[in-house]
Amino acid sequence: MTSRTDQQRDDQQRDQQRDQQRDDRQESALSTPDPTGPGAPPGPAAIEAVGVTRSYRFGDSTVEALRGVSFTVAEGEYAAIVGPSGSGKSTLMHLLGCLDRPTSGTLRVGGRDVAQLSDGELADLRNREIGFVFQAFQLLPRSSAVDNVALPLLYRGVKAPQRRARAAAALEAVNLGHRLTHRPSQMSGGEQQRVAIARALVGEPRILLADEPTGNLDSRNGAEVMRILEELNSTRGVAVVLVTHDDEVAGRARRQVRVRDGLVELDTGAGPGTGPGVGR
Ligand SMILES: Nc1ncnc2c1ncn2[C@@H]1O[C@H](COP(=O)(O)OP(=O)(O)OP(=O)(O)O)[C@@H](O)[C@H]1O
Repeated sequence: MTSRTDQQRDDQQRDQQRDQQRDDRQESALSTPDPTGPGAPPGPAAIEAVGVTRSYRFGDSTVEALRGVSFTVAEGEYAAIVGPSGSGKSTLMHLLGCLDRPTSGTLRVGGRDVAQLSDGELADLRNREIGFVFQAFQLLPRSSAVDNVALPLLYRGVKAPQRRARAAAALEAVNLGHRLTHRPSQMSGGEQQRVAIARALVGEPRILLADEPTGNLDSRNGAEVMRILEELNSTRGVAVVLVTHDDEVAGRARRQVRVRDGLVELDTGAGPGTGPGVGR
């Protein structure tokens, strides 16, 4: 028979265990999520950064833009990266997008360790897996919308008629089917950003990285761009990671990652399910 003291001791132990589990859950929500624990990402890792650093030589000194960041982008998730100016957000995005390589640490994209790849292989991997949207659109000014969007397919060796057809379909998907032959200067900022999104999507990447996608847009155009990114995530399962200074844009994302002084200061984790989660 269990004595009253034994019972009290067991109860106390259970309470301590529960407290510990709750603390562990809170800690994991504030750091890189444990892929096997609560708050696990919705799918396998599309990008995995482990202890990544990036330093820049600047004259005689070295700037440590990232000082050991571990961060996983899961298939189909929707995350916002926030943080003060100069904290390392763009540097992180450029690494995640294979536009740059880490100084140290491990970065895997689609399961491949980027350190093992030649520049050409890295470019191929980027072209296949990742679409990138920049704040300043970065379209070719003399080319039409459809030619801008078709460009990534040229690098993949897709034949001209198919390039055009797929580019036109991508422009339709961002509601620009009526602007195929317009050049960037003949379009609004919001339309140009939608062309840039179509260009990022035409190769059907698994991940879309967007660095301040609404930064150059007024609120109406910014809202339209956000609606399109959210729809691409929820209907096509494209993982979206964006950098933003806009609290409203960040607040719509299910996962928030705050960067400060080259470190991830807070990561709410991907959580179950996909897509933008709050504020809808
Ligand atoms: N090419 C470079 N050469 C030297 N230093 C750089 C270079 N690029 C970035 N840095 C430095 O690295 C740090 C992080 O820069 P980064 O552009 O990643 O910040 P950020 O958070 O994106 O800033 P912002 O919100 O202003 O765009 C800053 O101190 C910046 O000055």
